[in-house]
Amino acid sequence: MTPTINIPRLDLLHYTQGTTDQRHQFSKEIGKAFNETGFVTIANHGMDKALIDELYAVVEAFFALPEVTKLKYEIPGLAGQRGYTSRGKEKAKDATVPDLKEFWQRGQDDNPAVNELPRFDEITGEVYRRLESAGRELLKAIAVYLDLPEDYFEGKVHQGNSILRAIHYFPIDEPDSLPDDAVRAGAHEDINLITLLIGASADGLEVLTREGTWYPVKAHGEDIVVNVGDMLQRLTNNKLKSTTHRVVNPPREQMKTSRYSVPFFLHPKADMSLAVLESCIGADNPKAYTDITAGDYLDERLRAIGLKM
Ligand SMILES: O=C(O)CCC(=O)C(=O)O
Ligand SMILES: [Fe+2]
Repeated sequence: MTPTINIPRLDLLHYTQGTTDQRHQFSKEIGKAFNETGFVTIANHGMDKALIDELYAVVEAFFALPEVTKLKYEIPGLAGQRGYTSRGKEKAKDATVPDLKEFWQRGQDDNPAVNELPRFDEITGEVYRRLESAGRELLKAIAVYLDLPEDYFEGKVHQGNSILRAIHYFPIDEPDSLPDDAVRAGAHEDINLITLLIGASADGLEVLTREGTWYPVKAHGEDIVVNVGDMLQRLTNNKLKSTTHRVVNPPREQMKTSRYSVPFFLHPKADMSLAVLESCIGADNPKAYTDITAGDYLDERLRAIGLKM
């Protein structure tokens, strides 16, 4: 059976610089895809190949540092929201074992500079700003799809709690000694409004179809993958879908290779209300969630994934 899946490739320039018709079409297509599958791929997102190559170079160099050096940047009390998080710390909400990964996170401010790598801070900062700006444009297109004012999200996400995460899925040296259910990233949904992901061209990312099968996500060239998170699903009373996804381990002959990816989790400010939009409630779609702020919701979720006590 062919799975019901719609992951279109959209050109962001059609929204930011397009004609009225192109802008409308873009909104319609991203809305439809977010309603059906929760995933799109995006071309012309504002980062050229040179910047992405540089990003990978500094990210690889960081994870290649000795563990003792990296541990200097693992800062207690911040729930992994800044700096380094070592192996074995984060697990998917319903998983029993931690993911096979280590990662670095930077936010809007208060980011520790990596003294060993002079360009690390500059490059990750530049990528943060570019993805934030692409994300704000995407939210405008989504607001239009939802019949909200185009700038509905602007004040709520500007200077918000967004996080850029550089992930290293390390080589698996002894696959036979792993617990059965240990994977690079266990099945999960993202917490935030939308996620913009660089690096999905490497195999491994899969989405769960409505039929309950796993479907690999492939992005073309430097395209990024963008998906709906739980905050947007909640706000829209499930009209936009936060689809379960995971990163599987490589085939046996590639177990000893690393995989890198860099998701940008677009979060609003803590005081944004995630109360369901009135326009998304109807007789056939009763209000499915209680009212909560983005900040309280985030705290709840960070506890569930083991990053916050
Ligand atoms: O590494 C990837 O391709 C996806 C990572 C992911 O889903 C996440 O960090 O939430
Ligand atoms: Fe994810």
